[in-house]
Amino acid sequence: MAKRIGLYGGTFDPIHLAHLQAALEASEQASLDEVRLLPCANPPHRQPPLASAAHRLAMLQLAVADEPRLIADERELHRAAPSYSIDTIEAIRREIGENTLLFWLLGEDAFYGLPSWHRFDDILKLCHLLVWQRPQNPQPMPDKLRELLKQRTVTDPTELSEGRGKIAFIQPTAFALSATQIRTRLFDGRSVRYLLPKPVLDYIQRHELYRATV
Ligand SMILES: Nc1ncnc2c1ncn2[C@@H]1O[C@H](COP(=O)(O)OP(=O)(O)OP(=O)(O)O)[C@@H](O)[C@H]1O
Ligand SMILES: O=C(O)c1ccc[n+]([C@@H]2O[C@H](COP(=O)([O-])O)[C@@H](O)[C@H]2O)c1
Repeated sequence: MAKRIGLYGGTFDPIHLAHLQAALEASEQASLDEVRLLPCANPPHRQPPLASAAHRLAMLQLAVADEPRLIADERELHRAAPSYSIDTIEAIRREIGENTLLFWLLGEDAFYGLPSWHRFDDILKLCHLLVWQRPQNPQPMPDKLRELLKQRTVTDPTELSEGRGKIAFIQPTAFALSATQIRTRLFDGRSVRYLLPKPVLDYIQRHELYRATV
């Protein structure tokens, strides 16, 4: 049977429990062998992250250290250019060959922005998409995606055993939680103890990240 790899890109500033649980449940719901989490260096679509690439990677590595199904992949941090996902997916496809199944994982908020991604059509020629609802996503679905979903949606991602360009929706446990919320709480001196893995929180405190500068 072909190997099945999930790719999960994010700013991860910082990585939190909703990211990790979604990755794990995606791996269960789509029978993935592994999920590679890819922190981006220069997000093409938003303000630069607050924490450095080195800190975000270190936090991610701590977060996945005892979970063999989740792997930190630092490749985007070594590219100076904008972190276009297509560049990452092409590079990984070159490494793994044609037979391994690739799934790009993303929450609904990120999915709604997909039509504006760099070479978005090419992404669908290289991998399938696994999308999940994100609590409190206020945006409407773009028309272009409605059309795409009509042609490409499959209900059960485990039935995808070949090909590319299909889109499946999965239902990981919902957490109304964001990295923005965590950064804000930290700036305000409030607790985030149960929103992050403990080693990540210890790292944030040790390195005095996300503190208000006076
Ligand atoms: N609470 C959540 N539940 C489900 N998916 C999430 C959640 N938070 C983030 N994601 C997904 O994780 C991916 C990376 O998100 P990102 O690193 O921007 O996290 P974030 O918490 O949204 O951060 P920020 O608040 O800085 O925008 C996206 O696909 C996003 O949809
Ligand atoms: O390739 C693009 O044009 C592109 C545009 C927007 C977002 N992305 C990727 O989508 C992932 C989730 O982004 P974000 O903002 O939710 O952290 C992250 O890996 C980004 O690099 C990629």
